[in-house]
Amino acid sequence: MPPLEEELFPSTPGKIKIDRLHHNMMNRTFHRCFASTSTMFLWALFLIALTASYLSFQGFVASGSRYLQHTSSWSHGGSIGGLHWEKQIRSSAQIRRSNGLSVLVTGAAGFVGTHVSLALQKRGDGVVGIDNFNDYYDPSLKKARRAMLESHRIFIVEGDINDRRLLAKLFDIVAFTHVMHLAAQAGVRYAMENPNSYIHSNIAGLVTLLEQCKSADPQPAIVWASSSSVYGLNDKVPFSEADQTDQPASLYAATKKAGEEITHTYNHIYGLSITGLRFFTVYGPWGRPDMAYFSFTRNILQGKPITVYRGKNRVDLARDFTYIDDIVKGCVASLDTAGKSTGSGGKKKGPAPYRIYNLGNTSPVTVPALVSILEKNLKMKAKKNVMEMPGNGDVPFTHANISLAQRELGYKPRTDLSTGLRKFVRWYLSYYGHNHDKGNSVNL
Ligand SMILES: O=C(O)[C@H]1O[C@H](OP(=O)(O)OP(=O)(O)OC[C@H]2O[C@@H](n3ccc(=O)[nH]c3=O)[C@H](O)[C@@H]2O)[C@H](O)[C@@H](O)[C@H]1O
Repeated sequence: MPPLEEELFPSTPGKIKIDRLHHNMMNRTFHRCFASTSTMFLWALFLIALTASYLSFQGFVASGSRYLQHTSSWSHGGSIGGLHWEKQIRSSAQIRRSNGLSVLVTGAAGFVGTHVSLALQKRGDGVVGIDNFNDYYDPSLKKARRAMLESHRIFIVEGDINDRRLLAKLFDIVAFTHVMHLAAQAGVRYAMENPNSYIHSNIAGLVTLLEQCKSADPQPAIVWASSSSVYGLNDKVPFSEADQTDQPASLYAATKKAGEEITHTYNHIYGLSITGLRFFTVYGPWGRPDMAYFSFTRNILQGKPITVYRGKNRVDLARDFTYIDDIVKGCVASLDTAGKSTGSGGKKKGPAPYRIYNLGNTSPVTVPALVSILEKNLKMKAKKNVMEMPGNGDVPFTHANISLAQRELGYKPRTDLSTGLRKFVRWYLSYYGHNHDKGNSVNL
């Protein structure tokens, strides 16, 4: 039991009173003081705790938004770069035959990319697509191609080949044996309108992809789309791989030619296995709306005029139009015969194959003849405006010598232009109907 106040102090009443008073005052002050100090202390503690939790909340928000930023560029159709996303990639990459390939197809929602992805998946290879779904032409067509591929359990990652973190992530998830590189800014004449898009996709994007492939372990073999346009103003026919290709007529052609040189460098320094395919004016179902056969079909059906270019001295332009199924066979044969890359983790261990092939049809057809075939199939007459070819990148003709591809890939085109256009028109009418109401946004 604590002593009473009187027991603690001598009994001098006045003084005691005073002392007691003083003591009581001191005591009360001390208690008040102590009470307010402890309150302050508690307040301080409370504030510190508040600040700490605020800061950690900020950190959480920041890391959360970093996560969202990180994953949003990988999102597609609601799925994001999380576990579900990775699961879709793994499942799409599943190989279902012995000695099957595991292929990353860039530009998988594009015309050739869609067909090649499907062909690979159908024979049991693992396929993962990547596509940036840009609006060079109606993206709804790209989305329809994606839907078609998804119905065959092929997953397309929505992203750009310039996104090196995304590429690294994809290679973390899947040890791709091959890359079928078809993502590109296509179109010869559009290069005058938007030159930088060609640098972005065909140069910078290619280098970003090669950088990833060279440091992958194992390194994949790469098959990629070059172009007949690299022959440029070459007038020696038919065009063969041994010909000079140093007179490009368009920026598109120049970027494809640069791609051939760039891939050569990566083959030489890092031991990447490279196969470049020079495609000759590929056409067919699910094709590109910016190409002549496609836009002519749309305009003829809508009763709108078409512009038919003509060369100097009233000479008709001609192309070695090549049907998509033949091109797909050439791509698949290139993947199957591609030798291995020899390097790993960025170090070359020995020489690797570097190949270039023409994939053409070997029988050029003039543009007016193409129009006649379309008129026959559509049972309608075209309203033709014939004008001299503007100097915007076009070349007067293309004609492939395919003996090298024949010998080494077993490549043999089987579809003539009449047969191929008949199949294209059948697809076109089933997809768009007669009025092309889904694709009116395409302007040429
Ligand atoms: O092999 C390639 O490497 C390239 O093939 C393709 O280019 P091109 O052969 O130029 O095809 P495309 O545009 O269909 O014109 C065909 C013909 O129609 C003429 N043409 C064109 C448009 C028009 O309005 N009028 C016309 O007469 C035109 O003058 C030409 O004579 C791809 O687009 C390209 O991405 C690339 O892959």
